[in-house]
Amino acid sequence: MQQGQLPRKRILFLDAYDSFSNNITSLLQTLLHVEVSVLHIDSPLLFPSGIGSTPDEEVKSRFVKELARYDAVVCGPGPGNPGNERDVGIMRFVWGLEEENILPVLGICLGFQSLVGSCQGGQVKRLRRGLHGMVRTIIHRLDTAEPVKGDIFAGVNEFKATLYHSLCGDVGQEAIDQQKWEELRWQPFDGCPELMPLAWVEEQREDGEGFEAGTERILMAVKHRIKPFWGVQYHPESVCTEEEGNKIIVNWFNEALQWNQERKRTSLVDGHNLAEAAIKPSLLSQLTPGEEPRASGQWWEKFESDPVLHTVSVPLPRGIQVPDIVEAVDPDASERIILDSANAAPATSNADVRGRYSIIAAGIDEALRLEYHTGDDYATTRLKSVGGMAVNLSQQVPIARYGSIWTLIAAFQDARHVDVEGPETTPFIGGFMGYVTYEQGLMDIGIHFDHPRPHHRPDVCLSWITKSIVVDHLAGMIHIQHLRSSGSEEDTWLEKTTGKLLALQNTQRRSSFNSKKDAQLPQSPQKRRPSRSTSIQTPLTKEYEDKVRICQEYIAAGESYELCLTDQTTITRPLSDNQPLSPSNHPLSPTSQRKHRRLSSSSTTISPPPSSWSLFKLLRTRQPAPFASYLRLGPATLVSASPERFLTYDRKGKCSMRPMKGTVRKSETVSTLAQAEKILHVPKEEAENLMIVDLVRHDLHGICGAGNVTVRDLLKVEEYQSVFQMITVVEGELPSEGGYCGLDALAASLPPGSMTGAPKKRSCEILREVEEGKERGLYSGVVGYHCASGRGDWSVTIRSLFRWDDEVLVGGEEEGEERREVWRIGAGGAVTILSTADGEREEMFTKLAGPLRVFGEAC
Ligand SMILES: C=C(O[C@@H]1C=C(C(=O)O)C=C[C@H]1O)C(=O)O
Ligand SMILES: NC(=O)CC[C@H](N)C(=O)O
Repeated sequence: MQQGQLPRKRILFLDAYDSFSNNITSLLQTLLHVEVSVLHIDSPLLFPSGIGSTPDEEVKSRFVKELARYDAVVCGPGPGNPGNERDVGIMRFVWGLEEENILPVLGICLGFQSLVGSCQGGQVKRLRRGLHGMVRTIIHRLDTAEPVKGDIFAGVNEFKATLYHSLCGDVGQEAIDQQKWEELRWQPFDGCPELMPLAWVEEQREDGEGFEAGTERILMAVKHRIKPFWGVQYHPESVCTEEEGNKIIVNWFNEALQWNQERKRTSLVDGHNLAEAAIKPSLLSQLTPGEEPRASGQWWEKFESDPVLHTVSVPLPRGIQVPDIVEAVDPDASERIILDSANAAPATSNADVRGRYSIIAAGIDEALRLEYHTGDDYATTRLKSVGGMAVNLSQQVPIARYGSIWTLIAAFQDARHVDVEGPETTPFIGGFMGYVTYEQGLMDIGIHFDHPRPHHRPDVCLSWITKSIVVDHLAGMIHIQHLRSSGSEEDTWLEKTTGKLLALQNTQRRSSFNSKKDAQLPQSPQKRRPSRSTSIQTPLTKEYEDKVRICQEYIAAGESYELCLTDQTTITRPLSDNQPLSPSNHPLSPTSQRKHRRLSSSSTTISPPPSSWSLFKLLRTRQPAPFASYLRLGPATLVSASPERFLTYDRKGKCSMRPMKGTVRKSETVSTLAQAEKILHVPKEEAENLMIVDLVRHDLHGICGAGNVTVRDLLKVEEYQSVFQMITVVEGELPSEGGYCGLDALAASLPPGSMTGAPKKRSCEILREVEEGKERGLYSGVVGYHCASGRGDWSVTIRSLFRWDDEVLVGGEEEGEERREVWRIGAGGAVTILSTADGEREEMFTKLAGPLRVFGEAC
């Protein structure tokens, strides 16, 4: 604080686990220039024995002491019903504070409903149909001769705001006669005399499905007649709420300060401080000072330190594809990571979005690997070989020394940070590459497993790649890069690899492994007979549709605004890749005992089915995608045709996310962008996207801080190989002080919001139940890199197939005790209150079709 400046006013935000909370704290800070602290509604600091078990008196006395520090309180939105203690927690004590402890409060959505429900006669009921992501004109007293004291809408022009609710305040409005409505709607109602209505939405219900057609009167804002309490039902912080609405927040705070002044109420500077800052501390700042975690002298801590980049660039030969380069350079590698802009060449795609670079990891056997099984208190570092000699080192690293797996990853990279001066020629020079599962994301948002997991697979699997090949499809160049410790001996990899790539120019489309099988890849897929048996178990139509309806019931009850429901298809077939398998393979799992649809069978053994690499090559030509990838890493194999970027960040801390929501399949009737736009620019689809946009803004605000997140390209329709997708670009700027890096944004945003729905935490809990506890695994997780330069890029793992090495079934008599591998394809879509069960089922099957087809074509 500068001398002479008044201390900032302070607001306490009560966070009910909404996915929009950080947008509100950002709005408050930027509009009101206040300091905002955040307290979760069930904070253990208030409820040491948990909600429901801590005596009210104990909670209240702590809370009152905390409240004394603030000038005002904002009760936030959230899932659930204000009638449930678990949903509102500490909020319910705010409205009943004793006279001497009372302070000004603004309730937003759930907070507003909690206020209405706390007043005499006020109730909360279900809307005739939920309004999530819907933008409506807020009706308030525009011109009034007699201003009403405390009307925070005074002087505000008409504006539109976003709604996210299934429930609404009931003050007896439906009982008012239509003739008298215009006049009476601004007076307290007999049934709820303490509240003065300040705003309404009058919703035309036309379809009359399950409810009366006609106008539904939805209470949008109130003020308490005696106490300094206000509330709004709409979401002032949404990107689609018009700026005019900001005046209401300013008016509220002026009223709040005036109330404090009249009462001579001042806030205490010292005293209790249970709340947290509105921005998360950076990962690196959480490393305990003094206990320098890098200093323990373990082999892996010294690994590849002090790196220097060596690069050779050669032209990309015409007609050469990423797989050709992989096959030419590293034909025998047992592990691979390839991030492939498979639709980069105009010849292969007429898509709007083309990746520019493809990144190929080399020498993974000699790369240090960091693995973490979610829930463990240690991570494992592994190193297979050094200088061509097997060493098979592995060590468990206690997570407690760092704080979390993310802090360990951040510390490891930070110790090997390479400053790139000037403009970059490649996005990646070396660093971590790998995957993170959906289940790690769940853990990151505080959802724990109810029972022990039946496997011990890594949920985070990242290799520290020092040898890489970056293909720049636009510039037509290949960059061969080696990030070598400054003191290490020169090796010949750069030279050899350059030689191999130059040779490619002369021998176009050479293929040094799997060549026979590749030659067999079908020109005309339908004609090809599968060589070995493959069984496919897709989700059942009726079950999936039932699940859509269950999701909608949760939404109608106010538990969620949007749920990204998914299901898995399993494909089993004889083992293909020649990979080491653990001897204690899983017994026949329940899935395998269910009836599998036999794609085809042939009793005589001919040859193993096409390898995962062949599947990848097929998928990337059938469905070229900007974020395609192929991973053979640890026990996982992934073949992905993802069109969706999750998060990218540059080395200066600029982050960009690209949530996708709204999908339409290409067909004869929908073949042009204009046709797709017509279908996708409708309230249902736009609302689906908007909800995730606001959620992603919240995720980024939590790490970038107030005012540092913007939205670009809102609701843009893009063309892909087989679908049109609606996307939005959300950008954020990481704070330049405090040790923030891109990993902070990654760790704060998992699991990807486009795969969960909103609000994220409650929606994930519901989805786990509806999806019958099935792990999503790699699907719904992310794949990408965190470069030594601090840059990063991660895609959402969708439109993909994956398998685990340890998931092997031993067939029955029919299969001759054959060992079979299990592939999984996840697919799904966002369910909202406007979804139809068959529409959602069709969307899921559309997304499944592309990845599934490769088995039919390649087997
Ligand atoms: C769930 C999937 O896709 C997600 C859901 C989308 C939607 O609901 O429109 C679009 C893209 C993805 O974020 C999937 O591909 O399986
Ligand atoms: N956004 C919210 O706070 C929603 C409140 C409540 N759960 C509802 O759906 O109505």
